[in-house]
This record gives sequence, C-alpha cells and structure tokens, in this order.
Amino acid sequence: MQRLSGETPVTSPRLPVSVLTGFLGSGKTTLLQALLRHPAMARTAVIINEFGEVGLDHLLVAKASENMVLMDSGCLCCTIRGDLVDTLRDLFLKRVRGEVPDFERVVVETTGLADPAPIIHTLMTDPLLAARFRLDGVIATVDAAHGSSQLDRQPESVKQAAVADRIVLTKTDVAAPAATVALMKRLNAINPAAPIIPAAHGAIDPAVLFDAGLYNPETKSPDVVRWLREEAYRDEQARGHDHHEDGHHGHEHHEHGEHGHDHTHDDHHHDHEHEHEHEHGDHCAADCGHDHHHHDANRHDDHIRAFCMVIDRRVPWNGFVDFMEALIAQGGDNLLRVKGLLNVQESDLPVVVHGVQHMFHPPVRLEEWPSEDQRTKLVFITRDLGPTVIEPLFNSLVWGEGEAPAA
Ligand SMILES: Nc1nc2c(ncn2[C@@H]2O[C@H](COP(=O)(O)OP(=O)(O)OP(=O)(O)O)[C@@H](O)[C@H]2O)c(=O)[nH]1
Repeated sequence: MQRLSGETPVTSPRLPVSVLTGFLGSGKTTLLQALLRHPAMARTAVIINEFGEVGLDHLLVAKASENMVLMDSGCLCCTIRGDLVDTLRDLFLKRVRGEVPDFERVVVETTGLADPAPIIHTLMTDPLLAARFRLDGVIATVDAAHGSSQLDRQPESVKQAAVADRIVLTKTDVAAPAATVALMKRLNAINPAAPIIPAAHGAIDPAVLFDAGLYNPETKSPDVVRWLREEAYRDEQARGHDHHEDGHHGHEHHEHGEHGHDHTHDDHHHDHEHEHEHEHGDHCAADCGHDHHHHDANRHDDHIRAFCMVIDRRVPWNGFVDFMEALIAQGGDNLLRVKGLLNVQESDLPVVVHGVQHMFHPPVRLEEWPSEDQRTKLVFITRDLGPTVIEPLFNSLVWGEGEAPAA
C-alpha cells in the first residue's frame, strides 16, 4: 500500500470501467444482449471473450476491425485481444484516432467461473490504464433459481457477490418468490451495501448498473457517502441481531482505554458480529425459502463477515499502512473488499482507500469532507477473518496498544 504522497488526482477525467461477473449460466450473456440493444448504451464499449457467445448477428451494424463491431444502438462491442490491458489500450488509441465512436464508458464481461479479483486488480493498479480508465464498479449476476445452491457449493459465487457494487438477480420469472426473498436476504448479509436489482431476461434500466464508483458524474465530484454506504453495514448488523438466533449478534460496542491510556475522548467504536462456534442439528434445504440462518459448514457465505469500524481519533497514515500491510500478509486472499474514509493526522482533508484482496487502489485525498461527520470509517467484507482478529491488529499497529497479534 502506498505512502500518502502518491494520491491519484481527484478530478482526472478518466473513462469509467464496469466489470460484469456472475456464475456460469447465471445470465450474463442474456443481460448483455439486452443491454446492447438499449439506446442508453450508446457510447458504451463492451469487452467480451467471443462474439459467438453473445449472438450479435441481428444487432450488428458494422465491423470496425477484426475484433470490434458496432451495434445499431451505437454501442461498440469488442473481443479481448491479448490481455485486458492491451485491449483497453488499443480501444483507447482507436478512440483518440477517431477510428471508433467516442465511447464514454466500458463494460468488461468476465467468464463464468472466473474470479473477478484479477481484473479488478488490473483496473485498480495498472499504471498505464490508470491514466485513462478508472474502475466504476462490479456488477454480479446471481440466478434467483439456482443462486442459493451455488452460494452453498461454489466459493467463487460468494466471492462474486461479495465484491459486487450491484447485484442483478436474474431468472426471477422462474424462481419461487419465497426462495427469491430468502436469496436476497442472504446476498444482503454477504454484501450489505450493494443494491440487489431483480431483472428477468435482462430487463433492466442500464442507468441503475453504472456510476457505482466514488465519482458521481452528476456532481462531477466524489460522492463518498453514497459509495461507502457504511450505514448499510450497520443496518445489516442490526438485523443480524434480530434474526440470527444461532449466535450471530450485530451490535456496537465502545472500547475505553483498557490499557491505562487516557483514551476517554478518543474511543474507537466497532460494529461487528461476534463469532461463535456451534453444533447444528438438521436443516431444511438451502432453497426452502424460510427466513432462518443456516450455519452449515458447506455454506460458503457463513464464512463471510461484513462489518464496519468507526474510529474517533485521527489516524496516523503510516500506522494505517502498517495495519493494512499486516492484514494483507495475514489474510490478503480473505480480505474480499475494504473501503474506507480516513481522518488522518497528516492532513485536514479526508483520504479514501479501496482494496480487493491484497491489491489497493492508490489512496485518494478528497478536497473536502463529505459531511460534518469527520470520523474514520472502514467497511470490510472478509472470509474467515472477523473483527476479533482485525480490531486488535488495528489497535496494535495504529495505536500501539496491546500485543501485536502474530502476522
Ligand atoms: N427464464 C429465464 N431464463 C434466463 C434468464 N436469464 C438467462 N436465462 C437463461 O439461462 C441460460 C443461461 O443464461 P446465459 O445468459 O447464457 O448465462 P451466462 O452467465 O452468460 O452463462 P455462461 O456464459 O455460460 O457463464 C440461458 O438458457 C438463458 O436463456 C431469465 O431472466 N429468465
């Protein structure tokens, strides 16, 4: 993670890139086909693996080059050439030379089984891309009919939902309504901040999928409150308190200077779930539609924790970097998503951090605080890594409190 000097300029006019992910057969192609027809997708470049997969023939207007075609909606569609960096660079050069329409956003489809993290990492950290493109957000399709059993069995599908900024619930036309409701609750527990949008056969307003990033194109400035949605984590934790009779409690606690330091005005507040181990009896099927929380070792989402930390004291940036680096060393793969708004000791302006697993976007210093609330807020979506590990590590490396937990 970078030291604070290398922030990305807030105002650089870079093209937003959205990543479309989702489990095999979850409806990515169907969604893309519907999107490609949509007039609102004009000025969008869509990157796919193969034209054949999307069945473009009836939408096709002109072939711009061997791997690029123009749709009658005005949308540009191209296949991956080399890797994503080469493809995006090529696309950008063609746009500059006027060889393709002047697209203003990009959508990249990942293959079904693919872990979306490497693509997100490339978009977050590749220096050549960073000058021209920015990650807008991750869109994940989840099959309303089979999503629940996929979440049970496939860790990749949990990861796709966990890293998403928008979750599109497909096949709602064929799924049992009760199962759809149960799946939505489950997805909300995995990823409380991502809106879950039902869309049968790709019927969706493209506008709801985009502009999920830190930058709000309407105000042309960062909108960190909308992006962080820290309150969604609190709401989900509060709901967890009501629903999870089997031992998950969402609550807020306030630690006071337990170590003999005078921290009475500087408490750090942590909202989190306690982790407990349980014995379990029989459960009904995962798709049963009942509103209860299964705690089955096969349910990959039972390993997922979504929680936030709110910290009153100004945070030393180098201590925070030490903390993040230790956390990455300890469990980077299990750090599915981290977002944060920091009040750092070194600056009166807030700093935004964003990471997926072991890769972090360069920190961004905002030009002003988004609200009166100037506390540091960190949101985490993790796997097998709860607040009971993360908070002591933070306290140790940021405040020098207690024993440094073994990294
Ligand atoms: N009833 C119904 N069927 C759908 C819907 N969305 C997709 N399907 C069907 O589900 C199957 C898989 O959909 P695709 O769009 O190919 O899924 P995909 O995620 O692109 O699949 P891969 O490329 O194999 O990963 C196809 O037979 C679609 O017609 C939907 O909303 N409702």
